[in-house]
Amino acid sequence: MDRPKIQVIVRKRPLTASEIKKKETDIVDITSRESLIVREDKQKVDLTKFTEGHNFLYDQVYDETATNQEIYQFCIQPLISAAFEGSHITCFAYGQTGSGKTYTMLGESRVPGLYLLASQDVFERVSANSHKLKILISFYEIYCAKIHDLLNERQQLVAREDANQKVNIVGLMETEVSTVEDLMRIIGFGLSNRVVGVTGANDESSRSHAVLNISLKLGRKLVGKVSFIDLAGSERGADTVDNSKQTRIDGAEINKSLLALKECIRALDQDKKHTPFRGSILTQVLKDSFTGKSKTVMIANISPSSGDVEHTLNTLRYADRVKELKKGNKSPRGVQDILADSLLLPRKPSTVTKVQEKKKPQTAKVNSQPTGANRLLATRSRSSTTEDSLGKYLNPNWRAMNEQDLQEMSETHEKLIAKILNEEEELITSHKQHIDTIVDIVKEEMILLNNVDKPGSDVEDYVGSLNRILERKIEGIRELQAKLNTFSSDINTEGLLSRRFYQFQNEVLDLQGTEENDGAFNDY
Ligand SMILES: Nc1ncnc2c1ncn2[C@@H]1O[C@H](COP(=O)(O)OP(=O)(O)OP(=O)(O)O)[C@@H](O)[C@H]1O
Repeated sequence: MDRPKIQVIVRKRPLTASEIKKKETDIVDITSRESLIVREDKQKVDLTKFTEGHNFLYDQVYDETATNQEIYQFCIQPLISAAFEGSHITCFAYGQTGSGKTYTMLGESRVPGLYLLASQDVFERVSANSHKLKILISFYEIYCAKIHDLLNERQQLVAREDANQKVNIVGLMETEVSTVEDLMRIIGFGLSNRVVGVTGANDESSRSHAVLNISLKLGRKLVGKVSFIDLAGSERGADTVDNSKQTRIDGAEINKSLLALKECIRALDQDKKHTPFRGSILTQVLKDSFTGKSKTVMIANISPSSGDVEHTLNTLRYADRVKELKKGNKSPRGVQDILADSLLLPRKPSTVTKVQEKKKPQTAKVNSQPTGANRLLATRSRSSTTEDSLGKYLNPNWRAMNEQDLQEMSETHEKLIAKILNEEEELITSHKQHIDTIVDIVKEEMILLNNVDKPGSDVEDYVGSLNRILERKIEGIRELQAKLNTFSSDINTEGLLSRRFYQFQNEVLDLQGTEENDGAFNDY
C-alpha cells in the first residue's frame, strides 16, 4: 500500500499518579480509530457551568492502552522499506512537556521505544541485504537555536548550505554501528548529554529538539535515512511568564521553530517547490526531510488531564493544520489561513463562544473565532515593513530574472515571516492585557451604576466618571487596533510577496527548463 507522504497520529497517555492524586480527570475520549473529543469545562458570564466538546479527526488516534509496538507497527514499520529504496523517513514527536514524547521515542525500562524498534528492523534488513550497506548514526540537539553534537561532548556546530543546496552540519560526528546494542548504547550516551531545564510545567522538561539520524550508506553514498525528532515542549510563550529570562527566550525560540516546522510540512504536503525551511535552525537542518523522496510521520502526544486542557487543545490544533491539507485541499493558502495558523486558531468558523477564564467569571465575553481576524483582514493600512528590498519585490515593474534574484527574494520573505511571528506574540500579549483592563473597567462600571442608583447620589460625579471610563476604553481599543493593523498589513504583504515569488519561480524555471531534484537519493 502506498502510504501518504504525511501521516498525523495522536497518542493519548494515561493519567499519571500525581494527576490522579490531584483529582484531575480524563477529559479526552477516543471516539473511533481516527477521532477524539476533548471535553472542556467552562463557565458562562452568569457563572453557569457547561462543557464544550471539541472534535478532531486524524489519520489514526491511539488511546492510553496502546503500546509503542502497536504504534511502531502502524506508522513506522511500513516506511522502513522505503528508506532502503532511497527515501528519507522522518518521525516527529510533538506535544507539551510531560505528554509522552520521550516515552514514545525512547521508551522506558522494559518498554522499547520507536528508536529501538526501528533499529531492530533496520539491522534485520541490512543483514538480509546482499549489498554491503553500512549503518551510521548521528545525534544532535538544537537548543536556543544552536546545534550541539550529542555524540561529541556537546560541541557547538553550524549548518551550511553547499553549492548543491544541501544543508550540512559541519563537523557532525557520524558513528558506524554494527549491532542494535551498539546503537542503543550510543543513543544512551547521547541522551546523557541532553539539556534539561526547569519550567513551571514539568521539573525535567526538555527544552531542546533532539534529532537522531540513522543513515544507510553504500560506501560514502547515502542510500536512505530514518530520522527521529523528539521536539521540545510545545507550550507557548505565555506559559513561561513566571520563569527566568533565559527560559522565556528558549520558549520564544521553540515556538518559532515549531511554527516554521508546520509551514515546511505544509509545503511538502502541497508539493510546493519552495519550502520555507530558513524559518528556523530546526527546519534548515531538516531540509532534506522536506525535499526529494520523503515520508513524514507526526505523532502528537497529548495528556488526558483536565489540568492540561489548554495545551492539549493547542497540540491538537497544531496537528490538525498538518492534516487538513493532507485531505486534498490544494488551493493556494489564503491570508485567512496564514492568520489562523499563526494564531493557532481553528480555520473554520465555529459557533462556540469562548468564555473568560474561571478566575474572572464576571467579565465580558471573548470571542475566540477569527471574526476579529476577518475584520482585521479588511483593514488595510500602510505596511509597517519599510525595508527597501520589500518595496523592490512588490514593485509591479520588478521581475526575477534568475535564481540569484529568487534566492534574495526568498530571504526577504523569510525575514518578513520572522517579523510576523514576533508581531503575533506581541498582539496576543496585548490582547490579553486589554481583556484584563476591560475586566477591571467593567467592575468599576458596575460599582458606578450601583452608586448612582442609591438615593442622594451625585449625577455629575457619575457623568464625569463614566466619561473617563469611556475614554480609557477607547484608548485601549485604539492601541490594540494599531497593533492589529500592522499585523494585518504585514500578512497581506506576505501573501502578495509569496504569490509573486511563485510566479517568478515558475518563470525562471521555465526559462532554464530545469527541475529541482535530490541527487543523493535518486542516483541510487
Ligand atoms: N503511553 C504511556 N503509557 C504509560 N505512561 C506514559 C505514557 N506516556 C507517557 N507516560 C508517562 O508520563 C510521564 C511523562 O512522559 P514523558 O517523559 O515521555 O513526557 P515528554 O513529553 O517526553 O516530556 P518532556 O518534554 O518534559 O521530556 C512519564 O512518567 C511517562 O512514564
